[in-house]
Amino acid sequence: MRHRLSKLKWPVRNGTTRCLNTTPQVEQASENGLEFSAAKPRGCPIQGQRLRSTHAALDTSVFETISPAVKSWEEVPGPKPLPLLGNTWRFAPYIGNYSVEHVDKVCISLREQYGKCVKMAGLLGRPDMLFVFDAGEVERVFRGEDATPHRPSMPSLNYYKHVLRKDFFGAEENCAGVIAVHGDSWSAFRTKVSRVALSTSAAAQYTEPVAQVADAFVDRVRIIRNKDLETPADFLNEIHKWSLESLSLIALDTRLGCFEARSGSESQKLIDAVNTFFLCVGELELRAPWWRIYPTAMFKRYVAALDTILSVTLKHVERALEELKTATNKSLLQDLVAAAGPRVAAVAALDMFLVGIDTTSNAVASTLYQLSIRPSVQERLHEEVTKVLQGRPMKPGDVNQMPYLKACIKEVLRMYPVVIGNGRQLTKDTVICGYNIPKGTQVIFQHYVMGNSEENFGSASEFMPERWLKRSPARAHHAFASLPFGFGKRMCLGRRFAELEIHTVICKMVQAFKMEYHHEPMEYHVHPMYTPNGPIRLKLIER
Ligand code: HEM
Repeated sequence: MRHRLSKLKWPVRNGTTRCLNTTPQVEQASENGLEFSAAKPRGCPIQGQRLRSTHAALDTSVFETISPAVKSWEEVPGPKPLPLLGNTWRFAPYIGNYSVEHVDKVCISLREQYGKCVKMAGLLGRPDMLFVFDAGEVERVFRGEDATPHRPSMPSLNYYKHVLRKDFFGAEENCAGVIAVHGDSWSAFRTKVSRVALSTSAAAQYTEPVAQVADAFVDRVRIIRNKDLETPADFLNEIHKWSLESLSLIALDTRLGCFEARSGSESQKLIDAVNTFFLCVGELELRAPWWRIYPTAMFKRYVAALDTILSVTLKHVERALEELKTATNKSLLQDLVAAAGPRVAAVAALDMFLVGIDTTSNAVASTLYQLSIRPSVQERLHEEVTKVLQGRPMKPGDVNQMPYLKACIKEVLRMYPVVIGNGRQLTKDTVICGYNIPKGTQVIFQHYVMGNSEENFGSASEFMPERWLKRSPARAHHAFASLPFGFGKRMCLGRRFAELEIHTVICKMVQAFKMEYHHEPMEYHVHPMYTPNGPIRLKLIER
């Protein structure tokens, strides 16, 4: 594959700017807005600043010296690996007892069977894993992160970027992006991008255009409803179109025209490619990695999907860059080009497309479904939205006047986090849950299980947005028990945009329709986002 962009000699900018002023630490503290003042973490007797400094001081070696009670890695409980087959067989079709699609249930049963940390050893072709179900320990590991934390994700994408398409991603130093990139290369890239992408003003400047895309989505939904006013079986695909349209506006300063997309069109190809990427990545990650030995059919589909995403993205980046020479309006792309150069802007856009479409669209699908089965929550939300907007278009800052809207999204992401767990590959030996966990282990923080556990949230199985409201009696929970966007130096880079998009489109849907659902309750599955399984047939009645 040849890309014009890969051949271009981008000007390398020295003094990579403003971004360098912000340490990731600062970014993380301000972005997460952790709620220690409101909530005393259970199982942890100290709070706030004291908690932070105490945990920061909890260096592994000190811990080991002062505590002879630290147990060995061998003692960590977990399912026993079989000779030769390890534990990989458990995820294999037909013979395995762990379903990739229902790994949520697998994790719940592992928690019940083995306790707060579970070893999953003997995974062929990949490091051992440790599943952590304890919010206090999650906090401690996150706060102890070093300067370049590894996220144990996507070796197949790593291979794509660093081996198969090395000509493009390796053409300039530290320009491989952030997804499946680690160490200094990740750090250099992330530093260049995060100040621009994570600032509140970066998202705020898109309030009006993102609202226009949401309006277009609402119009589209009106047309595609059937005679019973229900959304069609492929409604999720329509939400993907909205997500792609919104993200292309943000990342590329471009309206792709997704709502008019026909099968075979470029935007539909992009949507399909992102879907294929996500479907394959789950399988390639969890099942035996045969692709490392020979290109399996699934791996070929995966590479073809990535090639499509890359070439479509690059085409638009090139065009957008061309337009920038004469553009007068400010945009993220412009800011990134100015701060870090066009190649960084292009690779950042690509990474955003890889992880920013399905995450957001599945979160919206899930929220719409949850609201449809809860008329009283919907009514309260409608009241809030109507009171704030009073019939006028949305403007920056409006969502800050809508605490219940924000609370509803947090509650959906607590109970049904689209990313059910995320993790780190340990860069040093670390004591977790009283065990000495060796460097190189992949530690997976089980947000889905923790978010749904009574231990962390009172009446955990009840949908209660109130628990996220300030001064609510239901508010007490451990701040690390629900982290849908991750935490720390590697937290979600698109969080601000994701929240803007989700808040806006939910606001518009609630304003436009009374939403109902008249079918069998929907089960969730890991696909690989955690999402309702089956057609989302909502009845949308004009308000
Ligand atoms: C509901 C929507 C989304 C959710 C739940 C979500 C969740 C996450 C999570 C859990 C991580 C890993 C964080 C960690 O390891 O601590 C992540 C990383 C990331 N996300 Fe998101 N995300 C969403 C939307 C987006 C969007 C819209 C974009 C782009 C505009 C985006 C871009 C990224 C990037 C680039 C990373 C990798 C950051 C790094 O490794 O340095 N995400 N996201």
